[in-house]
Amino acid sequence: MIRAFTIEQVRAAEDAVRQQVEPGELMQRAAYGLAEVAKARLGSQPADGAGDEDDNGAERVVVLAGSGDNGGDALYAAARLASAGLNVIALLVGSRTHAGGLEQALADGVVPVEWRTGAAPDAAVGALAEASLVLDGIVGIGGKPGLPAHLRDLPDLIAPDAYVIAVDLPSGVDPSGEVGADCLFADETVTFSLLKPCHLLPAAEAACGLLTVVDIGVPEPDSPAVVRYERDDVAASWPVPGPFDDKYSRGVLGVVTGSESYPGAAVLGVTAAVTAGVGMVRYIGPARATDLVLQHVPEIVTGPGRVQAWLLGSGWDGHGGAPELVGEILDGDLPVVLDAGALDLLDDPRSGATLLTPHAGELQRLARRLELDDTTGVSGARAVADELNAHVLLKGAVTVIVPPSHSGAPIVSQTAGPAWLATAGSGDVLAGLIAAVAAGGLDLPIAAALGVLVHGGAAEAANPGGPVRALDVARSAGRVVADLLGAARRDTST
Ligand SMILES: NC(=O)C1=CN([C@@H]2O[C@H](COP(=O)(O)OP(=O)(O)OC[C@H]3O[C@@H](n4cnc5c(N)ncnc54)[C@H](OP(=O)(O)O)[C@@H]3O)[C@@H](O)[C@H]2O)[C@@H](O)CC1
Ligand SMILES: Nc1ncnc2c1ncn2[C@@H]1O[C@H](COP(=O)(O)OP(=O)(O)O)[C@@H](O)[C@H]1O
Repeated sequence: MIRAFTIEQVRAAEDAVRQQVEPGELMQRAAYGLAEVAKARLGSQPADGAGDEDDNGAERVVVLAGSGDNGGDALYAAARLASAGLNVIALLVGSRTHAGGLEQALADGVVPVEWRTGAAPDAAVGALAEASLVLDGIVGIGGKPGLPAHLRDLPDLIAPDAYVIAVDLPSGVDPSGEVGADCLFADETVTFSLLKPCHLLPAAEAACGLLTVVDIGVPEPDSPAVVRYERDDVAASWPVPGPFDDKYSRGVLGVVTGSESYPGAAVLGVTAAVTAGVGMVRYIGPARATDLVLQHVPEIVTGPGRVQAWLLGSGWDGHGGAPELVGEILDGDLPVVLDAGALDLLDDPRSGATLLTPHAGELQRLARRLELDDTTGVSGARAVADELNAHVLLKGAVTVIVPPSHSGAPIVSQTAGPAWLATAGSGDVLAGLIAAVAAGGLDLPIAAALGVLVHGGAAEAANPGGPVRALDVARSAGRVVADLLGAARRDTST
């Protein structure tokens, strides 16, 4: 599992270590790691001979140094790169400059150019246009979202083929990762020991590029703010039957999805649930949907009965066709996944565990219906989660699962899988996968995280590197689960 921590946690953890080491030691460790990564990337870039080397053949590095310690990291790294024979120019873009870093950089042959306000001086324009590598040390965790006014055009001045490395985080992103802002996109972000929320959350993750963690000796605090489950985490939690299990003990999922207009959504969710390995599915829906589901998935039983979890809403056209049953389900204590049409059902918290699975548009509609101020992104999902005391899974290229604040639980952030998943019906498949695992006894938020992981893996497995249809994603889920469980068995037997 990957963990990220709040800026307050990071500062406290770094302070604790700083008291035990020489002054400036942590910054030196950060700069050393940064310079090593930069050298490795320069070494792996093919020299195209087109103006990114100076007359002596040394590659050009441009370091952007802001006012704070982030600029200090970048300047000490610049000094190391200059000592290694590279041609390094430091653009001093903050109102102040880290004194020790600048002194070291100048001593080692870095060429400074001041650009503290206004338009870029010619020397800066020329250096950026000829750069092979740019180190972005404008601002780190001390930064406010957005680039300062004089640097708004900076991204356009950087040579298109230059490799941009962000120091700690891309300048301009919100360190908490919750709001999108004008920022400098990086090819790679080099961070130090601890990940910050912006490295994992959707408003900022795309700006980070490849994420590299340099260990500067700061241990992880106890309670992460954001976590990401990895493939290795699936086997530890996925419900696996044993010799004494039967279909009931494995978990029965009740499904109220589909409608006369949209029967296909029911087929997709139920197929995913059965393929992912539920003990049994009880399906309840209108005649057309029931017939279609039975044709595609003869394993199901129809009609109500005892279940361990419910899935409601995919493919509803305004109502579930079983209003009394739906009312009983919501009043009950069983875990419920509310997808698509069922997102409109709740005005108040229910007593059982609840997961809502909106995409961005549905979240906005839902939050407006609940008369919440915040209607988008992680903070919008959080507002709904707090209002309904539920978990909110916000779908996108990065999917987040946001708990209610009072739980103190971390936000889960998962990369959803290939962009080919943006196809009609793939959300229905995801809801089926999650509900199946919840029926198997897993806590809803963990079921949701593993469901997203398997969903993305199934899209990749269904047609590696190419387009997928939702039904094939559903049909691939079982194979992906087998692979993940098998990999874990192989790991423990070697
Ligand atoms: N802590 C540790 O032990 C270690 C920390 N390390 C490093 O320190 C970094 C944190 O350094 P930090 O605290 O000095 O903050 P930092 O991000 O450099 O910003 C400071 C100044 O920037 C300015 N500014 C604000 N917003 C801005 C914007 N949008 N755009 C432009 N400028 C903006 C504002 O100053 P102003 O210009 O307004 O006077 C503000 O005061 C951390 O990310 C890591 O790299 C490593 O060495 C490892 C050990
Ligand atoms: N660009 C993308 N990259 C990866 N996954 C995506 C992308 N866009 C959407 N998805 C995923 O595709 C699914 C779409 O769900 P949804 O919008 O509910 O579709 P539907 O309602 O048609 O089933 C979600 O799991 C979402 O995370």
